[in-house]
Amino acid sequence: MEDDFAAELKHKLIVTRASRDLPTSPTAATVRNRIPASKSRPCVCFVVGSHHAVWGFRCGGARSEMEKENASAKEGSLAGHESLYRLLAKELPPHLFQEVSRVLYGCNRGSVVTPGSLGHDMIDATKEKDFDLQTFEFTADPEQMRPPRNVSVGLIQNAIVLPTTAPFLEQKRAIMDRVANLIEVAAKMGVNVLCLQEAWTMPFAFCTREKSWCEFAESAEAGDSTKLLQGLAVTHNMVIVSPILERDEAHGSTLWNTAVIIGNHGNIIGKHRKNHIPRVGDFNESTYYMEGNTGHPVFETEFGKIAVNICYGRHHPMNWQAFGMNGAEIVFNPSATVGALSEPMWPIEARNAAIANSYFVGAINRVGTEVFPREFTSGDGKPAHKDFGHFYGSSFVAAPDASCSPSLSRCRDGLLVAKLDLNLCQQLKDKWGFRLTARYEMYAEFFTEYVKHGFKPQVIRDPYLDSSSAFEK
Ligand SMILES: NC(=O)NCCC(=O)O
Repeated sequence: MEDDFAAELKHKLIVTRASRDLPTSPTAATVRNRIPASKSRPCVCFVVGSHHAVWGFRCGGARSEMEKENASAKEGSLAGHESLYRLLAKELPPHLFQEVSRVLYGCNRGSVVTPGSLGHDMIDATKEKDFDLQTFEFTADPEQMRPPRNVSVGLIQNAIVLPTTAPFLEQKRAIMDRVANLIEVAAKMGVNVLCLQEAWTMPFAFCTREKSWCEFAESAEAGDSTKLLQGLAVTHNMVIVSPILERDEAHGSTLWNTAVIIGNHGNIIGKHRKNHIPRVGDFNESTYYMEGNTGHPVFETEFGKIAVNICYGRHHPMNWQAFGMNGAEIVFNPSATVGALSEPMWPIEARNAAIANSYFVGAINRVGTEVFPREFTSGDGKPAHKDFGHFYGSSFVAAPDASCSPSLSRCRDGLLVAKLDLNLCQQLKDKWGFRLTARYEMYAEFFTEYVKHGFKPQVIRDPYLDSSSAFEK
């Protein structure tokens, strides 16, 4: 039975949804959108589906509802909360929260994956360095013939540190210092394999189409960022995935969007170049670099078989699938994406890939609003503007058994540490048999036909559609 209050909520929801789009922060003037946890403002909220859009009402305090919504949009928070999970945890009674999180986040061996507790030293570090730190554990069934294959994975999301108007070298150094700091924390947390966000050494300036930003490009083998991470990788016995803007000196100084895989001995295991380049909204990346030419490599490391599906590649199921077919156990998805464009897709795509391909996915998104000196347009009829909108962070880990972690903050830098038992991958393959039932030959035949010039779609037309009396019967 629906009571009056629920009916009122529904009514408000419908009215509110009809009247506006997802919140963005087009005029945010700062590059770091941080709200100290102490400033979260409790309020009663209604959550819309799984797409994380939340409209607040019935809040206490003096600010009007519209003011609060605007403030939240600027901070990047969800009605004052750092993530959907925290909003639900705070606002729902415990028994409802339990049920909702079971359905939203799934179960790993019977339990919802919940954040682990942190030691005092780590809590102090998060306060001192102002970042979100969350830990999770995904277990597998004990096996008789193999020991568990535990590995600790780290995901780092971060805002740029200096304004985009600062000298380039200073911008890059400031980001590198910040990330090196977070890597030190990851090392203390025992991380074995770490992945950074897409083009982590620079602002995501590809919206502008201006070529001066190409100065941030580096050699994958000998650039500043690779050298820094090689040192950290040896010191901390850590494999590090470093997504950068690559300059390929050997091939006419061309640019690529590349992930460099640095081994735990400081060696470069290899690199992978982004397979699918977006041509959507302000993502004008095709002005700078072409589709990658490295295929779907899986890198076999001391801590498991890993691969990298860079950002927009997550919209391409076959991209995910090819990494799986090459044997990946963990696929990272370093990204740079904004709320108004992709937030409804974010919690679904990486999770679906983990399920369909029986591997773990670590999805990472940058955070904050990056404002550029000059206006740009992107042929979408919108007025010229100086920023992409809000990069909504929300990095998370998805498991092959359809469970997933709650996400990191929507508005602050963060480090997510997840302990994974990689045995879960094979256990899920055996349980669901997606590889067994995949019918690869059938699809191979279909795609072979599809790419031919003479391809005709297999459509069987209802003959009634060609009869003039079709709609009279
Ligand atoms: N960096 C990137 O490929 N972004 C495209 C937008 C999206 O895929 O959400």
